[in-house]
Amino acid sequence: MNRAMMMSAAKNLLTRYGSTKNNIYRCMSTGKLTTVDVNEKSGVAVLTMNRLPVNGLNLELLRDIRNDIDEIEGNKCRGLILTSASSSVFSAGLDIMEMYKPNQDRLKEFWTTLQDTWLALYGSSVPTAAAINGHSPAGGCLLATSCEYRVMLPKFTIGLNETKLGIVAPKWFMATFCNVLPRRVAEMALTQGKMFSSEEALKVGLVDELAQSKEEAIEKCQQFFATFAKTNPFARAMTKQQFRSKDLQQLEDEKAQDLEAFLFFVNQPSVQKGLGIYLDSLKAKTK
Ligand SMILES: CCCCCCCCCC/C=C\CC(=O)SCCNC(=O)CCNC(=O)[C@H](O)C(C)(C)COP(=O)(O)OP(=O)(O)OC[C@H]1O[C@@H](n2cnc3c(N)ncnc32)[C@H](O)[C@@H]1OP(=O)(O)O
Repeated sequence: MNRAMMMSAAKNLLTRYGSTKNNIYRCMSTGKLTTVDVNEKSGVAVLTMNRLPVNGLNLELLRDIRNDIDEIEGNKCRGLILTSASSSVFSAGLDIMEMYKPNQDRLKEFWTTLQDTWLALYGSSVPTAAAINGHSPAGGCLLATSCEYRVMLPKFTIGLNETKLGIVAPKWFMATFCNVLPRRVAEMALTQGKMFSSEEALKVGLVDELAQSKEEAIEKCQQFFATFAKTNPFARAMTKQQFRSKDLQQLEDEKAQDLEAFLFFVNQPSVQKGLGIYLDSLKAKTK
C-alpha cells in the first residue's frame, strides 16, 4: 500500500469510527444471490451466499458479495461473517461454466470482479470470519482464507485443489493461503492440490476451530470479534491492512497482467478440453 492509499484508508477509518462509537446500524442485503443479516445488538453482519446447490462463484454471485462487503463497510458494521445457505457446501469455488467455452467480454468481467471481491474482502477494515458449513474447494477456500478467522463444521473438505484440475492458482490465491499456513505446509498442499478434511485443516491451522452446527460456528466467530473489544478499531484496521499490504499492493500493481494471464490460460485448447472433461465428471456423479 503506497502513502496515498494509506492516507485515504486512514481518513475513511477516522470518518467511520470517529463519531459512531455507540451506534448500531442495520445493513440491508443488496443482492439476489446473497442475504445480509445484522445482529442489532452486536452490529455483526452475517453474509450468506445463496446460490444453490453449490454456491458456484459466477459473475452475479461475485458482484453481490462485493457489493455486500462495500455496504457492510459503509454501514459501520462491527464484523462480517461469511457463510452459506447450503447445509453441505460453503462454496464449490469458481463456477467452471464461466470459464468453459466463454464469452470473452463476460470472462473479463468475471475475473475483474473476482479480483475486486478479493481486494475488498482481504483488505476489509471490518473484522472478518468464515463459518464454513460445508465443502470449500478452490475459490471457496480463497474466500474463507481471505477472512481473519475460520470456524468449520466436521466431515467436510477445504483446500486449493487447482493442480488436480490442471490449472495454476494465481499468486494472490497462494499469498492468501500463505498468510494462514506455514510456508512449507502451504507449498506441499498447493503442489499436491490437497483437500484437507475439517479435522486435518484444524491440525495444520487452515481453520481455527471446529463447531458442531452453523449456529455454533457463527457464535464462535462472534467470540473471535469480541477479542477486539478492548482494541481501538482504527488501530486494529490499520494494523490488519498494513500486515496484508504487500499482497494487496501486488495485485493492485499487477491487475492487468493477472487478467491477461488468466485470459490466455483459460483460452488454451488444452485447458478448455480439461475443463470440459472435469465438468463431465462432475455431472456424471449426479446421474
Ligand atoms: C501462470 C498463471 C496463470 C493464471 C491462470 C489462472 C487460471 C484459473 C485459476 C482458477 C482458480 C480457481 C479455480 C476454481 O475455483 S475452479 C472450481 C474448483 N472447484 C471444484 O473442483 C469443486 C467441484 N465440485 C465438487 O467437488 C462438488 O460439487 C462439491 C463442492 C464437493 C459438492 O458435492 P455435491 O455432491 O454436494 O454436489 P455435486 O452433485 O457434485 O454438484 C451439484 C451440481 O453442481 C455442479 N458443480 C459443482 N461444482 C461446480 C463448479 N465449481 N462449477 C460449476 N458447476 C459445479 C455439478 O456439476 C452438479 O451439476 P448438475 O446438477 O449435475 O448439473
